[in-house]
Amino acid sequence: AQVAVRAMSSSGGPGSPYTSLAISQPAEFITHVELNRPEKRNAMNKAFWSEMVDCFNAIAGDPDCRVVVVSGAGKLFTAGIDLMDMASDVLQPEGDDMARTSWNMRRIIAKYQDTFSVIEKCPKPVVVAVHGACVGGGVDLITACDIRLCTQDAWFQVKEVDIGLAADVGTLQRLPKVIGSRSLVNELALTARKMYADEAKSSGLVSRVFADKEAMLAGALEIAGEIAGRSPVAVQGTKVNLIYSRDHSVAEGLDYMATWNMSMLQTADVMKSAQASMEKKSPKSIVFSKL
Ligand SMILES: CC/C=C\C=C\CC(=O)SCCNC(=O)CCNC(=O)[C@H](O)C(C)(C)COP(=O)(O)OP(=O)(O)OC[C@H]1O[C@@H](n2cnc3c(N)ncnc32)[C@H](O)[C@@H]1OP(=O)(O)O
Repeated sequence: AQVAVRAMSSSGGPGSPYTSLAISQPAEFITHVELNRPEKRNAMNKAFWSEMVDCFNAIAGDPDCRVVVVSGAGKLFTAGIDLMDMASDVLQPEGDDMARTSWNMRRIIAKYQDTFSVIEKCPKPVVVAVHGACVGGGVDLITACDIRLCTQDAWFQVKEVDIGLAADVGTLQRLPKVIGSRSLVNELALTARKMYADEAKSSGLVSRVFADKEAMLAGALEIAGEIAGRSPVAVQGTKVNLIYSRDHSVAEGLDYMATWNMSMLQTADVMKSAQASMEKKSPKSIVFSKL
């Protein structure tokens, strides 16, 4: 996995294993994943749905990556699922009868769900930076990320009802956990109305709004740098436990945490970090072993 991530540095061109993504390493321990079909508004084609899984599995196993930034190339973040590919892939499951066709359809949907669940399962935090439109599958994608940023011109649309389907790859499950207001989630999902940057901020969908894409990417890299400079044992344990706690009771979360830290506290990172803190040094001055 590590080799795959290294090999794909500065990809998007010849030698890259990906056709829909461009991967680079803008700073030490930071991986930048760019949705890279700008001429098609980064619509999520067949290649994208499987390349994201390969890419994030590689990142999960790469000790030289501690944090990921995701953004979109060109005019906007993403136009959602590629409507041209959708007809041939999602809408034509094979099978000799209804049971077998349905079974195959279920398998296809589960595969599409994996494309974004892999982001959540990756222990490295993922910062997503949205400019312009974030439509349909784009909302599914960003709700699986850990930190969401956008530009002032960004808009978000749970577009699925407009194309005749109930969103099935994460938005309906994750958006209610991201935004406090159930009523707002219902309104967005049932009407497909656009939500603009200011409302995205006030509702809690994004934590910061930037004037433009350049400022946003600089901001994303700054946040990523703060994360990358801290103990990977602490950071990855924090992500895993935050997600576990979101889906369990407080008692279950505390139990899981105790089991987690009974081993993870036995790390040199605690002593190194505590010492730096006593000496009023930044954790970023510490050299942590790779994880
Ligand atoms: C199992 C199911 C899993 C997932 C399901 C997900 C559901 C969804 O994602 S629903 C959302 C589907 N997306 C849409 O309905 C958006 C369609 N696109 C647009 O509305 C607009 O393109 C835009 C995003 C508002 C951007 O507009 P603009 O900047 O004016 O670009 P265009 O001129 O419209 O497009 C340029 C170029 O890109 C192609 N394109 C855009 N969106 C898609 C798309 N979703 N699928 C395929 N292709 C797309 C468009 O056709 C143009 O191509 P040309 O070859 O240049 O004509």
